[in-house]
Amino acid sequence: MAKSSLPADAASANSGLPHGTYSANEIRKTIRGKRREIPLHLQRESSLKACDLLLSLAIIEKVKHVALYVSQDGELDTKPLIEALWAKGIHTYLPRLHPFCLGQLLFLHYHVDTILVSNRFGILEPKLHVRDVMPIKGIDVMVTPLVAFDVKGQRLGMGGGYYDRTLAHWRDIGRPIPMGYAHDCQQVPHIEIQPWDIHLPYIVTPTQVIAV
Ligand SMILES: Nc1nc2c(c(=O)[nH]1)N(C=O)[C@@H](CNc1ccc(C(=O)N[C@@H](CCC(=O)O)C(=O)O)cc1)CN2
Ligand SMILES: Nc1ncnc2c1ncn2[C@@H]1O[C@H](COP(=O)(O)OP(=O)(O)OP(=O)(O)O)[C@@H](O)[C@H]1O
Repeated sequence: MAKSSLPADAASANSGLPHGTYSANEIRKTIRGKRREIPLHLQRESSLKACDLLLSLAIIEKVKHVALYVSQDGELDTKPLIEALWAKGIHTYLPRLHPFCLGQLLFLHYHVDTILVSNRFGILEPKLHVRDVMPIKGIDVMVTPLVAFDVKGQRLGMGGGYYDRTLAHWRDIGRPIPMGYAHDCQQVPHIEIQPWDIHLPYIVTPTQVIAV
């Protein structure tokens, strides 16, 4: 199991995790707990601030197709962002677990008529319609959920490897550009990466944009 050490000087970075060395699963448990404790009014305020920050990025000016996710488990709420993208005429896409390929995601167009159903993790995902399927390379920006991140753009997810697989080859053609979207309390001083982990060139929180 990978260990992520937290240097003393940064020990109380936004996550507030005390100084120490933590396994990926320990970080997941702690940060998911913190995320869930965020009161509803702060969740709402944070989602609006992060939405504004993301939309202010220069790279968003030219995008036509953006993938997001349906928030759960205290994740930064994507709803205001989805509505703002729709208002700009930008197409949005949501992941669903692939019906045949274990560990893979399929991205489907998310529109006003989309029916959302719960998957086996209890996460809402679009009902499968072949006409809605979008190839990964057709997406300009992929807003990814995450459990923890660090200042270098390293990401720790839920542990399924779904986004690492989805984004494994994005640099070959330069799209979709991965963009982490998270609460500030999900920042930890250091995440020890594994060879398959995808680095995030952008992370947007309610108060900052990390671009590396
Ligand atoms: N909102 C959202 N959608 C997403 C993700 C995400 O992180 N957030 N994913 C990011 O990859 C994918 C789903 N990945 C997941 C990977 C592992 C677990 C998991 O272990 N969940 C349970 C325990 C298992 C169970 O109930 O059977 C848990 O909550 O502890 C959940 C989702 C696709 N959709
Ligand atoms: N590109 C890949 N090809 C094959 N297996 C992969 C790939 N990326 C990750 N995996 C496998 O997925 C498993 C989970 O990886 P990891 O713990 O990094 O997931 P995560 O990034 O936390 O999850 P997620 O992306 O779903 O939020 C690992 O055992 C890893 O071997």
